[in-house]
Parts: sequence; C-alpha cells; structure tokens
Amino acid sequence: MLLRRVYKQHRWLASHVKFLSTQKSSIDIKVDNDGIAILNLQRPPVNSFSMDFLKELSKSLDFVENNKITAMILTSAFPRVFSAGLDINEVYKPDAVRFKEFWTTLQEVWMKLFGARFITAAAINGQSPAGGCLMAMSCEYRVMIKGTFTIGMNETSLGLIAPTWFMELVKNTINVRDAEYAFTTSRMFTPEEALKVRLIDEIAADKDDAIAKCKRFIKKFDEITPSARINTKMKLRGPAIKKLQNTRQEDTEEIYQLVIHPDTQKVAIFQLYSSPVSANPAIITGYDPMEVCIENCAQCKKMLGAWFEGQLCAESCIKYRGKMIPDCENYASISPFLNKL
Ligand SMILES: CCCC/C=C\CC(=O)SCCNC(=O)CCNC(=O)[C@H](O)C(C)(C)COP(=O)(O)OP(=O)(O)OC[C@H]1O[C@@H](n2cnc3c(N)ncnc32)[C@H](O)[C@@H]1OP(=O)(O)O
Repeated sequence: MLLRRVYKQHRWLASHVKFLSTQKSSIDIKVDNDGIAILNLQRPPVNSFSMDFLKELSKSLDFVENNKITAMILTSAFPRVFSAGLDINEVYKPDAVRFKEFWTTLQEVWMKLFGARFITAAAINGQSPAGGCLMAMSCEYRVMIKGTFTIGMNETSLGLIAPTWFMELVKNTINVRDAEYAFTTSRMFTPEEALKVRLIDEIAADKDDAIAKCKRFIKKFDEITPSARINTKMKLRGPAIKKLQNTRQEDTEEIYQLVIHPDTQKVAIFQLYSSPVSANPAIITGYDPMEVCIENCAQCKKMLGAWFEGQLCAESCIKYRGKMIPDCENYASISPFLNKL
C-alpha cells in the first residue's frame, strides 16, 4: 500500500518535473523510478553561480524537500565543467545592494544544501573550482569522473578569501593540514589526488558511472531507519548552520569589503577575460598600462556584449604587456576582437 503510494507520487513528480523543465530553466530536474531527483545544472557556458542561478538552485532544493523526495544527485549537463564557481560578473565592480543580496542567497543555498533532510550526493563530471567545489563538498557523498579535470579551492589565486563556513567544511572533511595547504596555495586536485585526501569519495569512468555510484551510496540508507539517519545528520551538521545563521550579516559585510578592495578587483577583471584555473594573477598586479588595457577590454565587453571577444582582448593585452590598449569607440583598435556572431 505504502509502496503503491510512493510509486504513484514518483510518477506524478516525473510528469510534473517534465512540465517544469520545458520552461527555459538553468536546472533540469528529473525524478527517476527509484524516487531520486537528479539535478542537472545547465547554465551556459560553465554553470557559474549568478544570483538568478543561485535562486533557481534554492527553489530546486525546496522542490526536492517539499515533495518529500528521499535523495538528490547534483551534476552538470555539460561534458567538461561541473561548475566554474561563483559568477565573476557578480564580483567585478559590484553594486553594494546587489552583491549583498547575492551573498545572502549563496548563504541560503549553502544552508539548504548542507542541511538538507534528504540524502545528497554530487556526480562531479568536470572542472570544479571554488564555488563549484563548495557545492560538491556540501553534499554527503562525492563521485568525480576521471580525466584531466580538477577540483579545489583556488580562491587565494583570485585574491579572494573563502568564507569561514566553507573553510570549516573542508577542515571537517579532509585533514586540517591538507585543508590549510590547499586553501592557502590554491591547490587544485586531480581526481586521484582528491580521493587520496578524501575530498571526494570515489572515482568514476564517466557521468553514468558517477550517477550509478551515487545511487549505490543512496541505496545504503534502505537499511537504515530514516529518522535515525536524519537526526544523526542534523546533529553533525546543525551547529555549523546555526553558526552561520547567527553571523550572516557580518559574513556578508566581511566578504563585500574584501571584494571591493582594489587588489581583488584587479584580479577579478583578469579572471573575467582569461579564466583558466591555473591563471597567475601576479601577472597583472603593479603594472598600470596592462591594468588600463584590461579595464578597457572589460568596458568594451560591457558595451558590445556578445559581439566582443573579451577573453581574446585580455589575452592580447597580456601578450603585448599593455602596449595595445583598446579604445571601444575606435573601430580600428577593437576590430580584431569583434566577431560575426
Ligand atoms: C567572494 C569570495 C568568496 C569565495 C568563494 C568562491 C569564489 C569563486 O567561486 S570565484 C570563481 C572561481 N572560478 C574560477 O576560477 C574558474 C574560472 N574558470 C575556468 O577556469 C574555466 O573557465 C573552466 C576550467 C571552468 C572552463 O574552461 P573552458 O571550458 O576552457 O572554458 P573557458 O575558460 O573558455 O570559459 C568559457 C566562458 O565562461 C566564462 N567563465 C568562466 N568561468 C567563469 C566564472 N567563474 N564566472 C563567469 N564567467 C566565467 C569565460 O570567461 C568564458 O566566457 P566568454 O569569453 O564570454 O566565452
């Protein structure tokens, strides 16, 4: 009888979710026949977390919770990137009110994901720096696919400092020494290295295998009384959530002050147009012509949007060490960076 009700509910959810996912959404939710919700992040190009995307994730987590779905797997619809972390556009020249709302939304998503009553697992099917790593780490189980992908906390290389609650989470997952080394040096881990320090729990051959392995973890709880599982999880995770609840405003203010610092802004703009995880921000510090050049690339990108190849502009700027300074109103100077769409 109970089984029939659960089955019927899953069938309803499956059709309902199908309806939801026909709206243009950055998260595709599918509930499978085992009653597990698979959340595919699909915000082009790299699943970076903007405020709207975070709000959508927040609603998706509510959907899983409100429909009493027992487990969720977080993954990416893209083949090479799980998530590029926070959207650098939210960090570059932020408006104070918007940035604070953005950060508050991130806190809220984190508290919902980390403190979810349902079982959570991440199938990390690509690059997962900084905020991408944060989302995966907030789940109870992590499976990463093998390949040339990396995961880690590269905040310091961007001139940023990860929030305390993220540091605590990592310190409680891997050992303190590895956490300190990784955070301070912006170390990115290959899947094998991540497994060694237990940043992840398993390695998979591909995305399907990663999801299958996450499901195997979820299945373990068939043998465990649900209330015992939930109460144990809450006892383990509750204090960290309470701590953030009590310090949300200070946390937001601290991060905002950090983000608007000129040094952070220099790195943010560099990152915006030259994004590989291994980028060395030292290249752009203390050399003014290059800084002006990169600022101008950013301005042209803002003015011309998709017509303008911002990354190409920034790369040329770095290559010619600031000797080529684009003027957005001078066609000759920007024509090398205009595309035909
Ligand atoms: C505020 C303090 C709090 C600290 C907590 C968290 C901080 C963060 O999360 S900051 C973000 C950290 N993220 C990164 O450093 C990742 C940067 N990105 C990359 O390394 C690569 O893009 C990635 C390996 C993810 C994917 O590589 P590719 O597949 O080769 O793609 P591209 O590099 O060509 O990028 C495509 C496209 O996406 C834009 N992009 C990349 N990352 C971001 C981002 N985080 N935010 C916004 N946009 C991003 C990149 O600029 C390209 O744009 P176009 O040039 O317009 O195509």
